[in-house]
Amino acid sequence: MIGAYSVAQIRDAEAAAMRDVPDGELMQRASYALAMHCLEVLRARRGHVRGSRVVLLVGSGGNGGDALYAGKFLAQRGIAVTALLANPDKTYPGALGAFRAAGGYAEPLRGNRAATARESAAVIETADVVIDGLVGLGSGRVLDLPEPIAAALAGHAGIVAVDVPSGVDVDTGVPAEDAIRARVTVTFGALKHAHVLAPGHCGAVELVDIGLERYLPIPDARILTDIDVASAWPQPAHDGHKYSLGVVAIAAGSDRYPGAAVLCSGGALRAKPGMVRYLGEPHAADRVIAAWPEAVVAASMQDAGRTDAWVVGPGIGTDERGQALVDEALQLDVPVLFDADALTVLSQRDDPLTDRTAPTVLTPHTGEFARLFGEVTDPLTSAREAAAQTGAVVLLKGPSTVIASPDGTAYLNTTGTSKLATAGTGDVLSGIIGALLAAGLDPALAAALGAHAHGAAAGLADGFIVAGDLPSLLRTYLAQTL
Ligand SMILES: NC(=O)C1=CN([C@@H]2O[C@H](COP(=O)(O)OP(=O)(O)OC[C@H]3O[C@@H](n4cnc5c(N)ncnc54)[C@H](O)[C@@H]3O)[C@@H](O)[C@H]2O)[C@@H](O)CC1
Ligand SMILES: [K+]
Repeated sequence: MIGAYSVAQIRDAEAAAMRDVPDGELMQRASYALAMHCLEVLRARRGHVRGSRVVLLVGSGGNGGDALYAGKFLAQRGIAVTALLANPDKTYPGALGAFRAAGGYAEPLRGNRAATARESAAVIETADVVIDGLVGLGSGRVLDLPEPIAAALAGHAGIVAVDVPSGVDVDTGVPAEDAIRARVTVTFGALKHAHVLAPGHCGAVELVDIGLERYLPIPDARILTDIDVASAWPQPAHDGHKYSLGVVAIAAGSDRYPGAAVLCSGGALRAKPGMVRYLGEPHAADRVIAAWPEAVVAASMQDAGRTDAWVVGPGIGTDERGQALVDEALQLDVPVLFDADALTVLSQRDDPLTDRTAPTVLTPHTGEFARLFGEVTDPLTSAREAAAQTGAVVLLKGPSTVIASPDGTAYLNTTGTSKLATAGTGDVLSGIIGALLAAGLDPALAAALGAHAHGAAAGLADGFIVAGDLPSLLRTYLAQTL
């Protein structure tokens, strides 16, 4: 498990660390590592470092200080480094002098004249690497750069962001419209939320150790890795039997949408050994059995036999039958995951979860989320508020899926891939999570492990996938990981 920290947590940890280490030491560690990563990008882009040109975008705070000190190290290597100062009257104390002493050249970034902006844009365009040190932990507001400069940055393929791409809100990952899009983001001490929630702006994230670890509190949010999958995924004991890891039942699909039934059952069956029950209309049940003869068809929710968790919703429709399934599932005293059509039905009820005694997991995409709770402001805050309001674990799907639990625990998923942006992948995900719920895992952990494995499985495929590929990809992923 890796921690993702809030700005307030990082600022507290830095303040505590700075009481123990000599003045300026943390920034020296950060900027030296930053310079080393810039050398790597230069080598990747040019094949060598000699004769290359680096431009620094320098803001007034510590982020600009990091950029200037990194520029000092690069200038000492004989690289031509130009600093463009966003606020020439205010730069980080000592940094500009050190940069100039090493042979760096500095000029203002913004001018009142359009010509000045165009000159800065030309300097940016000819740079092999641009170091974005405009704003770091204080980031989030619109940068409001003159148009030629903004255009030069938007078209640059060698931007290295210091700590976080300027203009991206560090706690929510929400980018201002002119936020920097980096090739690499070099961050210090610990990951912050934006590194997971704004992958398109951060590019590759490099975490540098500056000695903050022992000052960090319990992280505000958690990131699972394959190691967590290996240690927490349910695995059969030597004397295990088909019931040992729990039985999941799937109420998905309909005669109109039989595919959802097949996909959801497949996700559940490939997630762990044991038993999967299926409840649905006859044509859908036939299709499930044809695809997965291992599934056991149930007659009704009440007479399904031993069942340790239910998945209700994908492809059930929102008509009377779908509504009846949801209402019946609300009464069950085992964990229930509501997805897709079930979420739409729930959005038509007043406070439907108040009488639930066992855990509930909701897995909306942003549209379903909006129907239930209103528009998403930012994924982490919105998922947390929804979980607190309903008492359910809320998994909000998106490029970076967020899982929030009513007690405030949150997981940020890092395995998301655009390969999953295809019909039916959510049905497989709900089946996987249902299987983990049936095994008795903590519901938020079950949802987070499911999302991690689902994305990681998709990532194993060459090229595009269809949802039906996911169960076998999951099998491969688990074989490699467990
Ligand atoms: N404090 C420490 O110990 C360390 C800090 N480090 C660096 O210092 C950074 C934090 O420094 P600061 O606290 O000075 O904060 P920043 O450098 O992020 O921001 C400083 C200034 O930028 C202004 N600003 C914010 N948004 C702006 C916008 N859109 N346009 C123009 N100006 C804007 C703010 O008003 C503030 O005055 C970190 O992100 C990291 O890069 C690192 O050197 C590691 C050690
Ligand atoms: K930055």
